[in-house]
Amino acid sequence: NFGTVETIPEAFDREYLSPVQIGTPPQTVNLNFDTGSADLWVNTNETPENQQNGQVEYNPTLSSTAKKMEGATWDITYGDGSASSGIVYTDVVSIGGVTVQSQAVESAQQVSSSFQADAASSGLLGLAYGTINTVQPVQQKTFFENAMNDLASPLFTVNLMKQAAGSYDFGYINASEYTGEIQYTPVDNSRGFWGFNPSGFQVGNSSFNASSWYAIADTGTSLLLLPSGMVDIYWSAVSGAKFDALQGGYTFPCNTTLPSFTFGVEEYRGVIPGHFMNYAAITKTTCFGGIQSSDALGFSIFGDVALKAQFVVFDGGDNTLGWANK
Ligand SMILES: Cc1nn(C)c(C)c1CC(=O)Nc1ccccn1
Repeated sequence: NFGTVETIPEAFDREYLSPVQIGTPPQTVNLNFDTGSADLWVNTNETPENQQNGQVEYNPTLSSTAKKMEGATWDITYGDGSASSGIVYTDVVSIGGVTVQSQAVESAQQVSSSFQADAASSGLLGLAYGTINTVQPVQQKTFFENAMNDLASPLFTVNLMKQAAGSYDFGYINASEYTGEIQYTPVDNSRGFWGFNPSGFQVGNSSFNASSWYAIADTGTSLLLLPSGMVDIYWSAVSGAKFDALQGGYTFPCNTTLPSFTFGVEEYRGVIPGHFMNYAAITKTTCFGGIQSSDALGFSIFGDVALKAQFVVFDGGDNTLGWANK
């Protein structure tokens, strides 16, 4: 069993949305696949109207296979302060032809402002480890964990693109989606994330700085968040770049040519083109950087700015991450 689903970028590649079928007959909602969390939650008929902005809903009362998980609740707060909570159903969930017969589908009875404003996204589909799923009293598995044993290979791959359609593949590796060899590295899943140890970094064509630290591969985070020492070195190479406390990060003159950023994974070198580090224009002339500090988080996050330059294998069989350029 295997399948593939497209993933479409929103503005600035802020997030990527993929169609998911829930229930019988199938109801299609576009969800933000998030390798940094483990809850599958969705706007439903139970989400207050004043907390929505036109989002497509899943309505369990219209699904013959929906079952309420009696007494179950969920409540999640993300690192950026956004939050949601509610009750739980199980239902049939299909992604790209891969079907889980009884998947915990978390119905949002409360969503915070950033989710209310995001009209295109009906919710999140967590792809981190189920050890950080928030359902109580009985913690639930992710779609991938439920599907894994039926997949040809116990893995999914992520191929995000800059302002173009990419894909999530389940159960197989499509050799046409990357170049060179895939570099596998062990995952530290002790905190429920797809954690790994980068081996260093390089700005443009300057020398490689060997360094080992902890980072997570997180499709649900837009930026590349790294230790401030590295971030300062990167932006010191960009004329006119400055840390702007009001904007909460480094900004730079939009017409500047940006150097590439290369990260190491063991001997592998992942290359992020310079223009990927222009996240968004703040004014006509001032742009916000795609590389920012992770110092306030306590760990680094390889978010979409980095992932959209790579083909990444999330292997739940041997708990490894595979990295390749494309
Ligand atoms: C951990 C963290 N701290 N800070 C400042 C950020 C941005 C994060 C990552 C984060 O919040 N990701 C996220 C947000 C909403 C939905 C899914 N993922």
